Amino acid sequence: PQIRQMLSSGVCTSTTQLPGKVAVVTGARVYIACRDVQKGELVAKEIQTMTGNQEVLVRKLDLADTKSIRTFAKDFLAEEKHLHILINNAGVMMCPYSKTADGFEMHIGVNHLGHFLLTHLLLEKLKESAPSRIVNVSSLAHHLGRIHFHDLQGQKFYSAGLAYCHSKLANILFTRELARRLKGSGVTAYSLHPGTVNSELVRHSSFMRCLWRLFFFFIKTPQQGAQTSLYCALTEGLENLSGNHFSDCHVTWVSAQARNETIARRLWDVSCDLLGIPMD
Ligand SMILES: NC(=O)C1=CN([C@@H]2O[C@H](COP(=O)(O)OP(=O)(O)OC[C@H]3O[C@@H](n4cnc5c(N)ncnc54)[C@H](OP(=O)(O)O)[C@@H]3O)[C@@H](O)[C@H]2O)C=CC1
Ligand SMILES: CC1=C(/C=C/C(C)=C/C=C/C(C)=C/C=O)C(C)(C)CCC1
Repeated sequence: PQIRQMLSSGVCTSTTQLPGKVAVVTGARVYIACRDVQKGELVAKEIQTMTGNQEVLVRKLDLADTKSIRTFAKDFLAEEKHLHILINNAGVMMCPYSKTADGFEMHIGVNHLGHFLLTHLLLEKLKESAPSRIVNVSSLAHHLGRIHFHDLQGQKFYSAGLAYCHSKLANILFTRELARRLKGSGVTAYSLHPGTVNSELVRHSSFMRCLWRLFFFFIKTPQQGAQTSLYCALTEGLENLSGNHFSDCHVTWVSAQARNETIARRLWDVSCDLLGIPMD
């Protein structure tokens, strides 16, 4: 029980209420922005029943297709006056080499570039709605990541495990650069490791699926895994920690690569270039 408690710690104790506020969570809840609308509707019904909140909306968003991201953002911007919280949560891990609709390697394409474009398209709305927050779900796995600018799409060398780590490092570099650029705007950005969570993330690896089943008792439940995301999205007075990385509802350290400002700036420029976004 002690090991279990140690591995499952961190509880968001914020009592912040959100009347009249709008939040988008990719791959999860509230404006549920997901690629499988039927699955999303089932989750929305569950949340509505559990919370009594009928304002749980489901919208199609495939982060592996920039057209889908642009359509989601366009419709959202037409529909909503405000956006206070954007949680970039969706992710894929250890998929066999594959490409997004736009030809990006799947991990960097979905986990980093998809969220980069989504954030870019919603940024004006977030600024207009300030104070507002962007929460990027990264991972402890970023420690093994490197940004190989000469082979960002893994065409020369591909390891499914490392590709995931690289994309999670990109999440942190993106967060730090975003926080730097947004200073003074009222929009703040945070990255986090949710813990080791019992979820479908391990679907592409039979080894990881076995490990997850074997250690089922020790790993976090999805509810426990959501705590640090909630903490970053809701806790009052977190603004001066913009750009930081969190784990178990505390600021935690990141790798030397993740702290490298030159890499962060270059990744920003390369991402803009790949997505056809004007650089500023
Ligand atoms: N579980 C863990 O131990 C850890 C998880 N994380 C991070 O937590 C986040 C959440 O993952 P977790 O809940 O564990 O994993 P899951 O696989 O259970 O959830 C990931 C979600 O992302 C969605 N998704 C995947 N690809 C796309 C896409 N192209 N467009 C839109 N949505 C997509 C999935 O949709 P669908 O339901 O349709 O498949 C799913 O809802 C990820 O960013 C992951 O990297 C970090 C560290 C550890
Ligand atoms: C060694 C060990 C574990 C393995 C942890 C692993 C392998 C974590 C992987 C995390 C990943 C893949 C994060 C994704 O971003 C458990 C199961 C906690 C049980 C206790 C001992």
